[in-house]
Amino acid sequence: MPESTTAPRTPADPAASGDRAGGVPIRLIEVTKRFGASAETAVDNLTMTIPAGEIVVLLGPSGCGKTTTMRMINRLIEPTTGRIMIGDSDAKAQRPDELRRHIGYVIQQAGLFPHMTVAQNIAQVPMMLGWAKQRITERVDELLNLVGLDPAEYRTRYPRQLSGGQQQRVGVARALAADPQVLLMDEPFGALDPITRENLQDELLRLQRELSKTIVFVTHDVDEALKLGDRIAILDTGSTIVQYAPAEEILTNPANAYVEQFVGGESSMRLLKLTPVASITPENVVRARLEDSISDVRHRLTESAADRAIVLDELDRPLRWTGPAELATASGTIADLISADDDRLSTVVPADATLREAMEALLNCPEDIVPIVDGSRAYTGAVTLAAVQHHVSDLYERQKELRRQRLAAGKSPVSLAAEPEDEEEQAAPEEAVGAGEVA
Ligand SMILES: Nc1ncnc2c1ncn2[C@@H]1O[C@H](COP(=O)(O)OP(=O)(O)OP(=O)(O)O)[C@@H](O)[C@H]1O
Repeated sequence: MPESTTAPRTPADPAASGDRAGGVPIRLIEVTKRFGASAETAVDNLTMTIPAGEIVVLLGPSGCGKTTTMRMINRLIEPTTGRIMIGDSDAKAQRPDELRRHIGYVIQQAGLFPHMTVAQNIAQVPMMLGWAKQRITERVDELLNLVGLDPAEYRTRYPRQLSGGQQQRVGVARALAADPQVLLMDEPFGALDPITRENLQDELLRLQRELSKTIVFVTHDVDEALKLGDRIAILDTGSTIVQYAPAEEILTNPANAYVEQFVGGESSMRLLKLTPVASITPENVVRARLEDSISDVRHRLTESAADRAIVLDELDRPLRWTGPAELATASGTIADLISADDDRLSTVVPADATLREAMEALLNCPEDIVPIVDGSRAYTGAVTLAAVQHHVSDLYERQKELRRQRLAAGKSPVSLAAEPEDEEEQAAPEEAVGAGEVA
């Protein structure tokens, strides 16, 4: 039976992001970075908005400028020209070290200080901010709990006494120490094995549901990008945005062959991985109990034009399917046909599963329908192969329609900016800010 540990992400709903309060928007306005006297631009006139409280993933080939873009936000690298706004403030308005105390930064292999304990590592920024000792101690323990490490066991350990995944958790705790509104994560899980990586991705999504930070996340891994990103910016050389859209759009309406190449040839399967089984239209199924009379179930099947009934036990757990053919000549109650001691349906799908997991279950069961169950294994609905197919084709149709509408309005057929209504404004020339120091 497929099991899922975390609820999948629903493809981002731009309207929903307004409800999130945790972070502030970040705007990069005509930002260019040229290193030293190089004629090449590492980042070439990039304009983009990272909406408050969202995870935006920068995805692109090696050397396209992802890290440079990210490091200009916390001024580890100074833009050559252009402006970066964090909330209402120009990043230039603050001293870089001051700015960085309010922007969490997580890098590959955590970057913890080896000679400091876990607690001392996490306490770095609060100490610089002059917090009282007691407050720091409490905050360290709170953060260790938040990232799933027992403070009593881990606070006094040194980084070398931690696994790679645990170091990364401490790295995240350290970045969150002073409760920054913005978190920059540069391939934070890149060096971890696939299982630890998936666990930490799930943890990050859980944390984000609680904290709603504005997160800029750099990765090479398309599955990671699709899973984590409320929006994904697909970048080409010079951080040129080729497409900037939720995963659903990237998969069903790729801007061009370049984006298709990134996503690979399994768009529909990837889409299934992102879509919760709960999001599809429930099958028309009659619920029957052992004590129900067969004539009543037959009547309800006819009334609702359903061709299937699921027989449930006293705790609403599925026993097996029945239908008009089996019930046609029978009389008495369902219990005369089916006993709670009979073999139960062995394949069910948890309600928090993805459509990908539902497909797996459907391909491995004798029926063409599988019950969906909650945490107590009580029946909540059912899914068929046809419904999955229908759902996926609806998603493609919806994107086709959006594309048609955008073209009709004279816009780009794919999303290029976070807030489409801002596209014109963002394209307008902004006053370029003078050259910064070369990092
Ligand atoms: N300090 C530097 N001095 C000179 N050139 C640099 C410097 N840092 C980066 N570059 C160049 O800028 C370009 C963008 O580099 P950047 O590290 O931002 O790319 P990236 O997309 O993050 O790559 P990767 O995925 O490999 O980490 C590259 O051509 C790189 O060689």
